[in-house]
Amino acid sequence: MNIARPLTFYIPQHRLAIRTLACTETSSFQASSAGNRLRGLRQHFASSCDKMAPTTKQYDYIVIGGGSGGSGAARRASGWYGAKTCIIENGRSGGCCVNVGCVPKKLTYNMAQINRALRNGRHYAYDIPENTPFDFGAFVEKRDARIEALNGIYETNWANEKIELIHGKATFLSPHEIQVDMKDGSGTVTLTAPKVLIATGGYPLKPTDIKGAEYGITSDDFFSMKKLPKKYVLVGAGYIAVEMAGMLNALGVEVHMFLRQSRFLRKFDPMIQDTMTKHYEDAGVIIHKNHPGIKEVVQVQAATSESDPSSKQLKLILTDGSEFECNELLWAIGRAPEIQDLDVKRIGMELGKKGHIVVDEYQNTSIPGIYAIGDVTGQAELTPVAIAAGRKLGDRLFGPPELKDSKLNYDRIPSVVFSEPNCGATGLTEPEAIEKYGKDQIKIYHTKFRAMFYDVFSEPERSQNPTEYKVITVGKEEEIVGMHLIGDEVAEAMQAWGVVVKMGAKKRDLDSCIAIHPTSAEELVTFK
Ligand SMILES: Cc1cc2nc3c(=O)[nH]c(=O)nc-3n(C[C@H](O)[C@H](O)[C@H](O)COP(=O)(O)OP(=O)(O)OC[C@H]3O[C@@H](n4cnc5c(N)ncnc54)[C@H](O)[C@@H]3O)c2cc1C
Ligand SMILES: NC(=O)C1=CN([C@@H]2O[C@H](COP(=O)(O)OP(=O)(O)OC[C@H]3O[C@@H](n4cnc5c(N)ncnc54)[C@H](OP(=O)(O)O)[C@@H]3O)[C@@H](O)[C@H]2O)C=CC1
Ligand SMILES: N[C@@H](CCC(=O)N[C@@H](CSSC[C@H](NC(=O)CC[C@H](N)C(=O)O)C(=O)NCC(=O)O)C(=O)NCC(=O)O)C(=O)O
Repeated sequence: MNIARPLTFYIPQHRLAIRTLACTETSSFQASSAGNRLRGLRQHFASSCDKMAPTTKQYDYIVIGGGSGGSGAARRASGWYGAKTCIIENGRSGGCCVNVGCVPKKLTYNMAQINRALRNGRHYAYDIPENTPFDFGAFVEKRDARIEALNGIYETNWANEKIELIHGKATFLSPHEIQVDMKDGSGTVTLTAPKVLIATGGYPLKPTDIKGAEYGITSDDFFSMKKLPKKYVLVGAGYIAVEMAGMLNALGVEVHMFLRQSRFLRKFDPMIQDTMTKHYEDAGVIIHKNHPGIKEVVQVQAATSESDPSSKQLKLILTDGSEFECNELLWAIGRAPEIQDLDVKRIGMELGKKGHIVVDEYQNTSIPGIYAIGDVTGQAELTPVAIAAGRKLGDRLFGPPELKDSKLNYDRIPSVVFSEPNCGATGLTEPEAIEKYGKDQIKIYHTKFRAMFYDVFSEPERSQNPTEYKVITVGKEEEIVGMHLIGDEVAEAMQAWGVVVKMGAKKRDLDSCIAIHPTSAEELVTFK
């Protein structure tokens, strides 16, 4: 007979209630008389101690967080070097990028682009109805199915590379002892390893000083929307606000951006700030510049369901006393490091002023044997950065001797904004270059033109879709220290330009390459 139910033993001296797993051996229970029964019970208890979920498991490498960084790091350590590795993941495998970041964003961007192309078709004499109908809810279902598949792909990848996935919430008991509160409610397990990596990412901020701020949403909630609302307010001025505003606008939503200043993307070059803000206004996004701010958010009517904000009614009381009504309010005001559950204070870990985990150039934290990568360090909050940092760390910790000094070089990291149109950058902005080298040492190459695609457009769209490039060079050799691009398909082109700038190309290298005509990118090798 199998004892199918779990048995619980209480061991006073350990103050532990240890759940034993279902045991299959029953002989130690049945065969003995009373005296033997006790022996049998002791034997059974001893043997079941071996079989119960071990309260402490040991690894070479514990990775906290199964997002881009944690996955990249664990796969390098285990898949390449055979380190006994586990990933502790409290949410869905793949982390922010797969579940509420890059993947759902890019798929939604692609859908919005199709709608934009349909609208543009009439300039190329397509007889396409003004508002071609689409089923946003059906699209969301397809998108969510892909994400679910990705969750599985990640877990399959990890299993194939002998990485143990432990679903639960990790907390430090001591520098190399992690307690996991198991997601299946089966209690806790304790893991130990000489090397522990923190890759717990970040979370989107909501204001704490605005009454009713909780009635607004963040990018994490954005993707649960299955029905487009009529009127959408976005507060914030970075990547997320600009990407989401562009997508919603392309999908026919009335979009309002509340900016604290007069431009968005203010961490980018002034050219991108100026041209993109103007382009968004020309494309119909209503930008409230130097906005007085929101004093209170009143929920006039709750949404009938989380996925349908079209029924939601919010009234925004602004600091100047005026009021503004909308269906949805998205806070896109930045992200903070996800360290709450880790209890890193218990182990005395050094944190930056915004709570990011402080690391050196080798991703070492202030505690020996504990490392951190990705958004939780705030170094450069991008998926490929998290992955690359994790891979380099794996090379250094578990790779061959020649890789013992591996570390990620954070200079000249390219990135793009999936805006309308795209914009992308690598290296220094013009103000940064002037600050670093002095105005007299730098040379700016700039061009702004209408891409041929728009030549057959009628006004005003014909002149509203700028393509604009800026290349910043320094010194006599004219090394390229910054490249800033605006235009359709810049997101795809930027990878190659990122390599060009990363390898230290000079202006003469651009001039030496024959142009590809007719393309927009040819303007980068034919600067006057
Ligand atoms: C809307 C949006 C769009 C984006 N678009 C892009 C883009 O186009 N390109 C790009 O490069 N980047 C993009 N990013 C940024 C990118 O998603 C992040 O830089 C990247 O996911 C960071 O990876 P990470 O491994 O540091 O953290 P994450 O991917 O966030 O992974 C951290 C994981 O740790 C888990 N975790 C946290 N605490 C614990 C704990 N105590 N115990 C167990 N598990 C825990 C979390 O559940 C999570 O799964 C976007 C971000 C957002 C929000
Ligand atoms: N395509 C990509 O690669 C993407 C990357 N990401 C990553 O995720 C990170 C987070 O993105 P995001 O959330 O947009 O954050 P960002 O930090 O990029 O931008 C947030 C902006 O909102 C404004 N802001 C800050 N606080 C407030 C406030 N209280 N009220 C109003 N506005 C405020 C600030 O601009 P200002 O000072 O001008 O007001 C700030 O720059 C990005 O930095 C990027 O690394 C995210 C999406 C896409
Ligand atoms: N990058 C191409 C392919 C798309 C792609 O890379 N999709 C990923 C999800 S993107 S979001 C997930 C993200 N993947 C990547 O960023 C892959 C980038 C490049 N292939 C690399 O290996 O570095 C990540 O977190 N990686 C951590 C890890 O792989 O351990 C995927 O399908 N992955 C399934 C698989 O890899 O089999 C594109 O954008 O079209």
